[in-house]
This record gives sequence, structure tokens and C-alpha cells, in this order.
Amino acid sequence: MVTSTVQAPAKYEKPASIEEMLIGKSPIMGTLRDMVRRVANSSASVMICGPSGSGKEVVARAIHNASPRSTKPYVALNCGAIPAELIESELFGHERGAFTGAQARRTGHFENADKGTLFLDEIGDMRFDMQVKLLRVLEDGLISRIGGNSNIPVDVRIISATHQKIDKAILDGRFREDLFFRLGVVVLQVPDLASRVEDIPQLIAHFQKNRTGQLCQFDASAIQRLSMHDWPGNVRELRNVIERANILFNGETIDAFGVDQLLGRSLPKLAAVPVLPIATDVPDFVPQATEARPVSFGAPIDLKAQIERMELERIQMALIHAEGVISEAARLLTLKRTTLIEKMRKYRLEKIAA
Ligand SMILES: Nc1ncnc2c1ncn2[C@@H]1O[C@H](COP(=O)(O)OP(=O)(O)OP(=O)(O)O)[C@@H](O)[C@H]1O
Repeated sequence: MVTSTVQAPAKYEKPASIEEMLIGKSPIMGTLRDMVRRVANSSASVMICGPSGSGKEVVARAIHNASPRSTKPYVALNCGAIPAELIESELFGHERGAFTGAQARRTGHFENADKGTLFLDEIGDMRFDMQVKLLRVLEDGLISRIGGNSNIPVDVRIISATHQKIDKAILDGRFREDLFFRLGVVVLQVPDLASRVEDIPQLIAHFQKNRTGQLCQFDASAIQRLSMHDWPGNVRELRNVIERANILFNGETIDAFGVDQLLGRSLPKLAAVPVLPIATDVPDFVPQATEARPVSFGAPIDLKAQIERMELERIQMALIHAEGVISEAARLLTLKRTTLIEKMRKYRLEKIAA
């Protein structure tokens, strides 16, 4: 996620290629790379849609890098993160004395991005009155600094992105349809990670590539477990998991239990796991399950593995609730401290203890 960046064109370095930037061997990523290649050669505006963390900014940069504008500036502005009253000045700039605090003339991102690309992130969050002003600029190709009276021509390629369902925003009257037609001459959809889990090994290799020090490895069971996760935070979440893995398991090979441990550190995710009620004086920290998990006997079940998984989930929850204090977690689980330590060793949970 960007707030506001102005990237001067790299003078000597060759910009990263589409293949180097948009990692993934899934057919859907192949199609996306192909689309990026095609749109890069034109100056058409592109709207990139997709869930948070899926790689919309990466796509925007890949388009710029592969375009004839790659030697000109790439300027990014997060329309959601900038207060509404500042957006106009960020985009169009202001003259000295235009408002209180405007002590010097400042050029806006449209001027900064002249001949290059302007990336407007979270465009769906832009205020309606600002949408009108943006539309006018896109139609005329002229901007006017706040407090100024001249119209300045700008030649900017606009790429925008949104995690919102833009069709719904238009139907709800939150986003102008005419602006959408201007911004979305081409609309690209970035898929969520859960729908392309075959990309996970390549993404892991990509994130590990530029690191130094002891890097952890993921065995086949770990990859399988990672592929079963639903990745609400998409590629950004995967990157964070890999980062956490390198810290907690430096140099080790991580298996499925290790992955559970890494993913289980996020409490909301754990709380969302449906659990069987257990017959003890269960303290509040255990999500109160109303129904047992349905079990189908269409095929044989691995009872031992299921019990172990449930045990692991309970221990992880207790440890998180007890902030890693083993004696407190043992009390919550009505286990002896030594028994809990034994179980933690079995599930390789030692590192999340305080
Ligand atoms: N296909 C990909 N190949 C390599 N890295 C990727 C890919 N997709 C995403 N990433 C990485 O994932 C992280 C999040 O990507 P990015 O910021 O582009 O997502 P986004 O969809 O723009 O998120 P947001 O909606 O929050 O702004 C970044 O570190 C980015 O480098």
C-alpha cells in the first residue's frame, strides 16, 4: 500500500520485467501478465481491481516499467490515506499563499508525473466532489494549481486501483459512472491468492531470494498446509508469514505443524476455526462452539490426526491468551505445566512461549 511516492526514472538500471515482477505459474497469472504486456504499449487508462494485498500496486508498476513511459516518472498517491481536503493540493499543487500555510508554490502529482504514469491507489475512496474535479482534468488534459489562474497542460497516463467492488460503488451512487468510463478504459482483475495456491512455492522462492542469513525451507506437508489456508490478506499475508518463518525457524525445515504455528499466531483466524465443545471448566478464551464439526464417513477419517490438530489448536489458543506464559496456559488447559511443555515440544511450539 502506498501513501504518496514520486519515483524518478531509473537512469542506468533496467526496470524489472513483467515476469520478474508478477510471480506465479498459474494460468490466471499467465493471463494477467499477457494483459499487462498488451496494455503497457498504449496510453489507455487502466483500472486494477482486486482484494487487498493481491498485488495491484505491483501490476501498476509492471505496466509502467513495460511501457514507453518507463524512462519518465512513476508517481503514486493513495487516495484513501490522504485527508480529503489535502487531495486536491496533492494532485494539482498550489500557488504561494493559496491558503493558510501555503508558504511556497508546490507542484502537484499531475505535474510531477508529466510524460509518465500517475497511480491513484484506492480510487474508490475518493470523495465525490474530488471525483468531479478529476474527471474535468482527464477530459481537458489541463490542470490548475489551487490559487492559480493558468491552465497547465499535462500528459499523464493514469492507472488506478481499488479493492472495492466498483460496480456496486457506482450503483450505490458513491462513484461516478462517467469517471469510471474515463479511468477504466481497460479493467484488470487481480486474483486473490486462495484461487491460485499453485503460485505459493514460486512466491516463497521470490520472497526468499533477496534475503541473507539463515533461510527456512518448507517441506511438502508445509506447502500443502499453506495451500489450504484461505489467505484473507493475500500475497502480503504470505510475505509476512515467510518473514515470521525466517525469524522463528531460522535455517530449519518447516512442516505442516510449523505452518499451523505460523498461521495460528493470528488470533482472529484461530477464533474463526470451528471447534468441538470440550468437557472441562473451559475458560472464556475458547470460542464457544454451538455445533460439533460435521464428520462424514463417506471415506475413512484419520482420527489420530484430527485429535492432534484439535489439541494443537487449543494449546495455541491458550498460549496466545496467556501471552506465552506457560504456567498460565497450563492453568487454562487444566494441564500440569510439565505435561504442557511435553506437548509443546511435540508440536514444536516452544518458540511462542514467553
Ligand atoms: N504476483 C506477485 N509477485 C510478487 N510479489 C507480489 C505479487 N503480488 C503481490 N506481491 C507482493 O505482495 C505485497 C502486496 O502487494 P501490493 O501492495 O501490490 O497489493 P495491493 O493489492 O496493491 O494492496 P492494497 O489493496 O492493500 O493496496 C507486496 O509486497 C508485493 O510486492
